Order: sequence, then structure tokens, then C-alpha cells
Amino acid sequence: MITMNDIVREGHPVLTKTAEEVQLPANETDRNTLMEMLQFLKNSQDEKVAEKYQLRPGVGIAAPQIGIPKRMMAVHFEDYEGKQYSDGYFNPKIISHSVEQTYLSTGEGCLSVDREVPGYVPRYARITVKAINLNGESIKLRLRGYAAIVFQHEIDHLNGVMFYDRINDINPFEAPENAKPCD
Ligand SMILES: O=CN(O)CCNC(=O)c1cccc(Cl)c1Cl
Ligand code: NI
Repeated sequence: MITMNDIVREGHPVLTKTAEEVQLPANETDRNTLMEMLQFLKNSQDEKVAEKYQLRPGVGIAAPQIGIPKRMMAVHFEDYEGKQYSDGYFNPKIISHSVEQTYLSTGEGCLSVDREVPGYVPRYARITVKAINLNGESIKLRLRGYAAIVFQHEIDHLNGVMFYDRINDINPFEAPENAKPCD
């Protein structure tokens, strides 16, 4: 099982590189890895398991965070309307996005960053994502709000971008251009 020992921390080059496309159909190894990433998220949100293995909670995870430079990510969360997201994705790609932006007023955190980095992280308010899911199906997701933010945080990891790279250095809490907070 994936534990915090497997999580790569900032400073490791894998976190700032562009990850490679996964050869499809995904092989056994890549499928198992993605299933383990999804299981890690579920474990990290289970009070007993998280306590037992000292897991930090996560709503998403990207393969570079466990040292694998491949375009694979998993999510496990419920958005503000109660919609559930729980799946793994190969080669996710944002194929369109709104001009309008959004951000979490509480800022963002990252398993690969062992410190608080305060500030608003500007994200597209709405995105359309194409990907192959864990069952090998080609899917198209139209996401908004919290779900759009989480997917952008993970896809950033595949492109070597950390959330704090997007925080305004001069004024971290300056509301981003034409943006409404998502929470
Ligand atoms: O890349 C994934 N992680 O680092 C897992 C830990 N962070 C979170 O769960 C998290 C927390 C707040 C906002 C966002 Cl957008 C995310 Cl993603
Ligand atoms: Ni992260």
C-alpha cells in the first residue's frame, strides 16, 4: 500500500518535470499503480486507517508524487453539491476551459509540500477534461467549482507545476482577475 514514505517531497526533480504519456491500453503495472493511488486517497480519508498509518488526507494524487513520471492521476472527493468523484485517469487533458477563474478562499495544500503556503491559487472556473479511466473507457468530464480546482491541481503535477507557482508573489491574497471564490 502507498504510505507517506512513498510520497516525494518538493526539491525532488520528478515534481518539476513533465510526465510522459502512458502507453495505452494501460499494462498491468500501470493499472495496479493507479488502483493503489486511488486506494491511498480512500485510506487517507478513513479516520482509522489514516491514524494507523499516519496518512495526510488527500482528495487527489498524481503519479509524479510517488516518483513515477507518468501521466496518471486519481481523485476521491465529494463536491459542494454532493457529487462524488472517485476514479483513476490515464493521460488526462484539459481540452477547453472558461475565461472566468475561481479559487479556494482557504488556499490549497499538497502532500509533496510539508509546509503551509498561504494565498489564492487562480484556477479556471470551468474545464472540460478528456481522459481514459481505470476501466479503460475514453471519457469527457465537464467540471466546475471544487472539482475543476482539484483536477487542475493534479494535471499541474503532470506538467511539473506546483500550486504555489500560481500564487501572486506581490499579494498572495489578491483576488485573481474576474474570479469568484469557489467556497
Ligand atoms: O496533488 C494532490 N495532493 O497533493 C493531495 C493533497 N492536497 C489536497 O488534497 C488538496 C487540498 C486543497 C486543495 C486541493 Cl486542489 C487539493 Cl488537491
Ligand atoms: Ni499536490
